[in-house]
Amino acid sequence: MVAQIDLQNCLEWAQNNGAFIDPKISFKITQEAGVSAFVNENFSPRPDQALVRVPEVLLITSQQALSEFPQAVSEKNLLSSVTQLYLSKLKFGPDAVHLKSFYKPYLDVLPLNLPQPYFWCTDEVVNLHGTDVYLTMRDTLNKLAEEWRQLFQALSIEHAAQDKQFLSLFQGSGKSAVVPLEQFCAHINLHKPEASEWNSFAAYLWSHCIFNSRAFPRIILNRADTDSTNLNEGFLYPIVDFLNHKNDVPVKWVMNEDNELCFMSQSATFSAQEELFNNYGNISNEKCLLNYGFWDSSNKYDFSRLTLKLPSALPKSIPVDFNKSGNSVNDDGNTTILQFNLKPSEPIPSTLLALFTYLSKLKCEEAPTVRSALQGVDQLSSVVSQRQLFYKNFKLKTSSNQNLRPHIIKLIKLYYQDNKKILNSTIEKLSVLQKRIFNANKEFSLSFKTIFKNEKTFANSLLLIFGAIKYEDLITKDCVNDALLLWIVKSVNDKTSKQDSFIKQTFKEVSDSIVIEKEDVTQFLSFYKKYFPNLSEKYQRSTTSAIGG
Ligand SMILES: C[S@@+](CC[C@H](N)C(=O)[O-])C[C@H]1O[C@@H](n2cnc3c(N)ncnc32)[C@H](O)[C@@H]1O
Repeated sequence: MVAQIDLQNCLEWAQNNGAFIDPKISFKITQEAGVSAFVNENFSPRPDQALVRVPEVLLITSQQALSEFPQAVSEKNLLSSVTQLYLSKLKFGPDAVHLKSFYKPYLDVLPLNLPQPYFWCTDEVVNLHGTDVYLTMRDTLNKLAEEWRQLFQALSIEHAAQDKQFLSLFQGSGKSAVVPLEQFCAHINLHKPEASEWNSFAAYLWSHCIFNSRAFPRIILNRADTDSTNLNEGFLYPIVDFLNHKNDVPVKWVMNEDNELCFMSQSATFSAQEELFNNYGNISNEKCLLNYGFWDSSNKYDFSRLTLKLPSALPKSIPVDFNKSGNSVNDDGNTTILQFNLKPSEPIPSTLLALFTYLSKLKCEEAPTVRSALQGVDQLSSVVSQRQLFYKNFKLKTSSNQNLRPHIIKLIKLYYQDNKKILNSTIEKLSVLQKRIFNANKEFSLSFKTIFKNEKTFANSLLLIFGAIKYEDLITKDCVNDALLLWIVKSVNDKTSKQDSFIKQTFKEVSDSIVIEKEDVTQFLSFYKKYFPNLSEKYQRSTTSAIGG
């Protein structure tokens, strides 16, 4: 935790160098969020009233970084990484750099122990195994290590001695190999940034996370040389970066004619002791956790990610443009990976539903039908339920030799709980949708429950096979689909019945339009072995006893 005295020194340093902080604002250190800003008294700021003004000289930008690393001047694409490296050098460089730095009072307030999961201990990270956060962390660290390696090569800087073995993980394994997250954790656990040299990976990761959690985009500096290649390049904005985040809070950052970067709140009023927030962008909890190390269960921008891996390229005929509709698509020609964000406000994305309806279409169906829509909803519900089960069955893994920190346990539990909640609401909405489609097409539908009620002989046979006395028993015993398949087989083979002509007709249409592959046989072999031929004997017996009875 940052010391109060360091915070005070930093505020004085900023003010002594021309910064303005409205006297109605105080900065305090809180247990939950570190340095935070509060409004001292009831207050209604004007929308154009700058509550904080910071002269350009206090900002840490790529311009300062280039004066330290002039060899990077021609490497425009490296400027973000060079600025991060510059911060590592300011914070962890030899005393000659750190103590003499103009920015020292500010650097002393930048927290050393960061809450982002990149700095969790291995036993804590293990609890994220199988989640999207785990994969994102692994990919981010692999990318970052590669960026760090290339940057040092381009600037002809030597890596810290502590990273010798760590570097061999990348150099030996070839470019495409992915280094597992556990290897990164082991390295970062062993080499904490505060005990590392400025040119170490740990120091670079710390700097990267500082930029990720508190940098502002260059575009707000209004510089003439900002173009599409550097408009998102980050810079540090002391004092205003002490403000914590809240979604939907209206704020403005404006460069004035005196080259002061101004922070303006657009909120109409504040009560005494109310926290003064910044808005880092309306962000999901996944981003809050990865970039900032906190979680907000009331976050209305939260979502749970559903990742689907399709074993082939998407058919051209699919009526949804996934690229256009904002779902990320990764297509290597053989498999397609699609990601959908399930939000509390939109638990069933329309593109996801369209995909499942399309994929449930039979070859004999030219366009999606009520049947394919119902099957799509059913399949989607089972995919989401599987994922929901993953979150629901989560049990905290602890190891005897390392204590998990209580605030990290809290974050991990919230992650699982809130993902489970969102998926629950998707499953509930799918069930409502299924009923709605069914009810809208009632006159064309035949419910299996009705069949069960009307066909006594068939129902009796289900008692023998599954021990199901009533229809609901089929649901609790999870054998509705098997029972339905058996009824279709029975109906198609029943020479006496004329009633089921629709089933027979559809069966013929489907069987005429498909080629049965080896995989289809394998898929149903266990079903067949389980119920045939002794089933026909049971059915015969139950028919006889039904007649006899
Ligand atoms: C830009 S800094 C804000 C100043 C920070 N509190 C400090 O101590 O320097 C961003 C960091 O503040 C904390 N933070 C910001 N908003 C938060 C919130 N709503 N709840 C909890 N922590 C928050 C997180 O640690 C985050 O990484």
